[in-house]
Amino acid sequence: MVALPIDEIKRLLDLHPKSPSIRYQYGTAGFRTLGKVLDPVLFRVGVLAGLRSKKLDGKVIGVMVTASHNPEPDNGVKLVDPRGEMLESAWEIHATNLANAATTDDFVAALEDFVKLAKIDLSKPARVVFARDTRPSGPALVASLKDGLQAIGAETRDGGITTTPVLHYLVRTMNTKGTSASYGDDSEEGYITKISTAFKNLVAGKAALAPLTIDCANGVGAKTGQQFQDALKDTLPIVLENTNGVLNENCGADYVKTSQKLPPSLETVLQAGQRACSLDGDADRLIYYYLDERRQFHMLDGDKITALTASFIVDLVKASGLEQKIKVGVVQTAYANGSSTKYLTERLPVKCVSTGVKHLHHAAEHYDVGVYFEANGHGTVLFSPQAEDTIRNHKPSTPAQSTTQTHLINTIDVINQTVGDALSDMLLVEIVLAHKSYSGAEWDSLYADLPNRLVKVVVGDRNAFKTEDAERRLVSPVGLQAKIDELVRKYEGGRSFVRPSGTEDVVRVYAEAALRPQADELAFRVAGLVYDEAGGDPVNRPREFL
Ligand SMILES: CC(=O)N[C@H]1[C@@H](OP(=O)(O)O)O[C@H](CO)[C@@H](O)[C@@H]1O
Ligand SMILES: [Mg+2]
Repeated sequence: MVALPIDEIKRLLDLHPKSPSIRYQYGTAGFRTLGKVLDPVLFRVGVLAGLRSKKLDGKVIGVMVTASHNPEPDNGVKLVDPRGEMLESAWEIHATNLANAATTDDFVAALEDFVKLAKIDLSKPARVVFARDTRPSGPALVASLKDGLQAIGAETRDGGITTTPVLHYLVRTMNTKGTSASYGDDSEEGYITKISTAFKNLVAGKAALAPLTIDCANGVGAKTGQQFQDALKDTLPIVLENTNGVLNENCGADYVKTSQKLPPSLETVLQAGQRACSLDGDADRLIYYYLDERRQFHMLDGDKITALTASFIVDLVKASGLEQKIKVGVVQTAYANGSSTKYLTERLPVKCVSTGVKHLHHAAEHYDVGVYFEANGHGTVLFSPQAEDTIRNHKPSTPAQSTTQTHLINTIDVINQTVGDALSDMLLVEIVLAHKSYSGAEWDSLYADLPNRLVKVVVGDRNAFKTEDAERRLVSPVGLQAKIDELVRKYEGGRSFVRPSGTEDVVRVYAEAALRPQADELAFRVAGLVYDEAGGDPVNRPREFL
């Protein structure tokens, strides 16, 4: 029996003491808080990543150090499982427990208990690949992570500064290297080459694409964006903006989606009629937009990306003669615009699941081809292994079928199936626009978004809010849902729901209605209800709440 290297763990752990007053939680997006308080967490995550790898027979586990769209002083860390998917949820609680062990002795005791409970064979190897985004707190946090990995004796690979989706790609390719399931070459260059080659194949012979402006949120997407720019050259002229200012400040996908505005820095850059897109801080979210002739801003969010890309894939499947064998389906959350749900439901199977990528990803795995995007622009397309085989081994009956079959195969390669990937998704969008000869306005006209508003309500205890029906209805506080229903009935095209956030200490209120003032009014009335119901102090009641 191999035992834990307790002395080495203790020696290194003592370099990363935990303050007794801070409680950490492994939530929807891993651990996420101010970068300056995360040092002890990174060490412990390093140990846990090593154990996760040992548990899975030495398969490579990923660790990404990022806080995505959060402000620059924040940071975070999340684990990536061997196929490039999020950490199995059953381990989240263990991550939380280890992160909160107060003293060195507590940590060692918690670790020993956990190794027993999870039946981890310590004689197995541990292999971990890690990467970070561009945050200033990143290097020190990675140093702490490395101490944790050293303590548990893991073999490591430093993926450097790169996007979250590249790290997920590295995990998957390292684990499938040399097998029939190989996902590509296990390097950043391999990632760029695989995706850009498929892109070039798909737009070959199409009219030249107009230049595309990318708002990089002053994040790591600027680096990977530059690599695509170099690889794609004239096939897609890319203009990179917001490449080295303050991370996520007045720019990026979250800014655009939340404020429903153009980043101010693009006001002088973007021409009327031109399309552009924004990435978030770690380049796993994508929001498109364009300015019309009157320089009015129009947003093309995750729902519009679903509508565009799902119908493209359906068309290719049909044109290849695979309609009977491959069913395409869509996964959304309650935040999907009601118009998008209507548009998609008329055409495809659509499932609604709880917020959070892992729910969407798992539901999408149930389709032959599952398309999922959160309204905020995080998403991808999954092809089941059987669907991929069917597509690759299909014997086309006509030259036209053969062409579309090749398009489908290239489409599989352009997509990063491990996780939502802003740059890969962006190239998929560009392919569809090229194939359909769509401008931003034509894409936008697939359906008209219902005006909507998202409001945060600060409450004493957000855990008092419990939901059902994929978070579309409240079961607690008792009676509140009935009051919301009564309000919603007064608004044409009205819909509203309330749920506790999984990443912030707030309750979120979403509302939509046929007209803008009504959507706003409904949102602020429901927010007022929630605030009062949760015992909010009348003195501090936000003035916009009705
Ligand atoms: C309304 C909204 O955009 N919610 C986001 C946000 O979750 P909340 O649980 O709503 O805080 O962060 C999640 C992680 O990034 C993302 O998956 C989700 O879509
Ligand atoms: Mg992100």
